[in-house]
Amino acid sequence: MDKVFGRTQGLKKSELKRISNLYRRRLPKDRVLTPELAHTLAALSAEVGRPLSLVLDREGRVVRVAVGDAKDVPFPEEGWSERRLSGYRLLHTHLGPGGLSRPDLSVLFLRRLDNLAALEVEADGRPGLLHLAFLSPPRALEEDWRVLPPKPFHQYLDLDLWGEVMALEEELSRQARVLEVRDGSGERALLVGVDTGEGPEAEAVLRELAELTRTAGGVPVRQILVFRKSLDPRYLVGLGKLEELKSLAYHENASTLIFGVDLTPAQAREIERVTGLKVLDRTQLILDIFALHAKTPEAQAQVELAQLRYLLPRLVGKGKEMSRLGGGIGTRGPGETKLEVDRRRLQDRIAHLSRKLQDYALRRQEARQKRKRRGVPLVAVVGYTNAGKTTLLRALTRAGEEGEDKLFATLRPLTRRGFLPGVGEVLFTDTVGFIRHMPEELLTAFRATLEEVREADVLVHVLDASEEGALERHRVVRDLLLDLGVEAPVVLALNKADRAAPYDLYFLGERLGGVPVSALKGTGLKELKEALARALLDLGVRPQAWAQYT
Ligand SMILES: Nc1nc2c(ncn2[C@@H]2O[C@H](COP(=O)(O)OP(=O)(O)OP(=O)(O)O)[C@@H](O)[C@H]2O)c(=O)[nH]1
Ligand SMILES: [Mg+2]
Repeated sequence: MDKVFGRTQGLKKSELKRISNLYRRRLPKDRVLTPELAHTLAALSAEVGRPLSLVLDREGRVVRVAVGDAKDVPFPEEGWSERRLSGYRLLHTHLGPGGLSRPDLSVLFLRRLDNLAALEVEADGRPGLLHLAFLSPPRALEEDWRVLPPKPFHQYLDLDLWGEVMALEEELSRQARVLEVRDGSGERALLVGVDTGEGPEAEAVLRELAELTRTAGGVPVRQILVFRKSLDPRYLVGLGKLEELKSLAYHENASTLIFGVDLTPAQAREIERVTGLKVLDRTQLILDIFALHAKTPEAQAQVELAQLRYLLPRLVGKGKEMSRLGGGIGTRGPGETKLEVDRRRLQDRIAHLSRKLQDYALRRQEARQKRKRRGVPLVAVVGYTNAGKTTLLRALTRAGEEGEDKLFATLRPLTRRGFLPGVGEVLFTDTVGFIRHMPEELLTAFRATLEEVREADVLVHVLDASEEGALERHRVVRDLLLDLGVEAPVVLALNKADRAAPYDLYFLGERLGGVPVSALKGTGLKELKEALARALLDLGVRPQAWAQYT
């Protein structure tokens, strides 16, 4: 006997058997209903005194039978897919008079059903009115669904279901093509921030999320801030909100939801299941960006390690399928890349990468020793991502790579020779950008890179003084440096002075001290060098003999 789902408790064995026999029914693929099925369904429903639900596929085969309403049906789990409609339709009974309810219609919408049908069962167990609904195309002004006028079921017997569904599919993909052409076909994403009382801070996180999304090559089509006193352990923002988000995604033709807070593995899975959208959180997004930008073998190994460590707990219950691997922007979504890698191989890979990174760390250490013996002071350039570190390093040493207006442009720290007045030769080293709520996985994996910061004699902290939130970014960097156990003196550079409002520069100078500079225009560099030289001399660095004359 095939399994009957839903509220089957208390039913007699013979009743269950007859309900289960519904699996043997088959409808013509272009018809909503046949008279025989209408009568059978109505009579059975009346007899057991409960509604019955059937899920049918495009071929008209019954794939699920359940006792209960639309919401009681467990739909076949499909991976995330490119298809616009799910290819399933739902046919169910309503005991007594009554049209499609709001919960019925949200099942139609959330499951992207081809069609939803409700057959009224009259008091004598005969089939009565038939209620039908289809999804409406996203750009339509009406609701998300189109409800047809209820009619006695036999009047709908020759409705061309197949034709309706194909026309809808066609319209859906046409609209999608139009949107793709219009914005250059980056992956369209809805960004979701959560405000549990943080206020402006939550807005800042959302703005930054948009920046990160663009850096990763996505198109942030909407930013939504959700206000909630407390977060839902299962759905984070609650089931109702997810329904809204799914509706919005549908209208905006977005395929991805990106959350500004980290999701637990279970939340990510649930949200993905309920919305059918690809789900990413902030950490994954940052990891994606790091993966895109990592150019050296060492940086690549570090990023891969971080990604694997983040993924591992998220694979629980996924069996051998690592469908979330490569679930990032621009790559394919879960359900499509079913890499058959088992956890054991994953563990091996992690061990291999860790060993490799240890080798790199060793080599770095040797290089540092060599430098120490020569006694050349090291100045590390640190700061929030996109603050202008690389540009400043370049200005201070007049060589090297161009700065890039993308977050995390630098993943490989560069070290370059430069000169400071009264000190002589020094080495400047560039570093990876900092960011608030730095993902733990990255902090660990990038330890090797940041070790150079710990070894530095002096730090230049580059702060973008031209953007809002400078104080906050300053604090984030300072706290992270404390976390890393960095003790070296810090010279603050208030960068992008050419663009900053004079009052902001003045205000930041008063609050934090620091030297206004423009790495781009080359102003303030002399003063910055003097401040660095002073800090080094205060530390007891011996000036090189000839340097006293520079
Ligand atoms: N107006 C202005 N723009 C600047 C200045 N310094 C840097 N920029 C711009 O800011 C952007 C980021 O510069 P980068 O030097 O790449 O910043 P970064 O801190 O190295 O960034 P990551 O390595 O990505 O963390 C680039 O578009 C630069 O041209 C400045 O003094 N004034
Ligand atoms: Mg850089």
